[in-house]
Amino acid sequence: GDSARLLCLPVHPLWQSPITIPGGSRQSPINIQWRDSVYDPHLKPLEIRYDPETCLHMWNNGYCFLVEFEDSTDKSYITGGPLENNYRLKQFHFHWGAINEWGSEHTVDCKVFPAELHLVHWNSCKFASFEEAVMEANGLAVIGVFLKIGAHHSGLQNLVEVLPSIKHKDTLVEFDEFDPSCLLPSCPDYWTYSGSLTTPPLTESVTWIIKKKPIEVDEDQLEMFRMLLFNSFGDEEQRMVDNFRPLQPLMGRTVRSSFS
Ligand SMILES: COc1cccc(N2C=Cc3cc(S(N)(=O)=O)sc3S2(=O)=O)c1
Ligand SMILES: [Zn+2]
Repeated sequence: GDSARLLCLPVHPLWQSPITIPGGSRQSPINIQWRDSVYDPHLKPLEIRYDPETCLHMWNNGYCFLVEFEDSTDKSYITGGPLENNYRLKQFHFHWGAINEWGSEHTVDCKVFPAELHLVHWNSCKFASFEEAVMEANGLAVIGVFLKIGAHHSGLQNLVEVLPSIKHKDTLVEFDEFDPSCLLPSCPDYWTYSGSLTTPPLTESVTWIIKKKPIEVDEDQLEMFRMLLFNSFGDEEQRMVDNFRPLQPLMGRTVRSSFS
């Protein structure tokens, strides 16, 4: 907005708002410098329990496409890892680039991936609803998974083939019986740090859990992400690409690893 321009803060073309919030001390995404991460032997294995029946629908919100889950009970949740409580699955979505040279939000030793998956969960032990948890420290836990170009991903194909029906902003399609654990790498290793949402409201309420190993998807599958549009039906066509936030300063934070 104008205040950002007055403060000469860089304004990201996508949001017309500052890309770092004034006073933000734990913003995301960040570059994970492998050698600076600290192995924490007290970190437990992450426990992931997803029930495919909780899958509701897929929709285009004008920034990315997301799959939302029924979160009125603890049917799909994660626990363990760096988490003190159960965190219920609310939605997952992706960030990607116009070409395979960039697209991810987090980077590892400054390496950028073509895309990144985010599985968004909220602390159902401490908060009554997702909306409440979003605004509170330790309210959310987001698992980040890097995507790289390689073999065809059969689980992802179930999402890809539905994308044409949500080409435009604010279109929605029923989507059920999908188990998002098929999108997780088999390797249990992860990094974890305290950060924020990477799109407005940018609240500093996220425990990030970034998987060390990427998953492989093929060129055609990623190309299908790029056929989506930012705009509503009838408006000028704007391909949905480059929907990632620039890297944010570490501000003295420590990134812990679950592996040595
Ligand atoms: C204010 O309550 C609400 C209501 C509905 C959605 C949201 N969200 C906004 C941004 C946002 C960004 C995420 S990312 N890229 O860091 O994983 S996750 C997420 S969200 O919590 O779903 C917040
Ligand atoms: Zn995201």
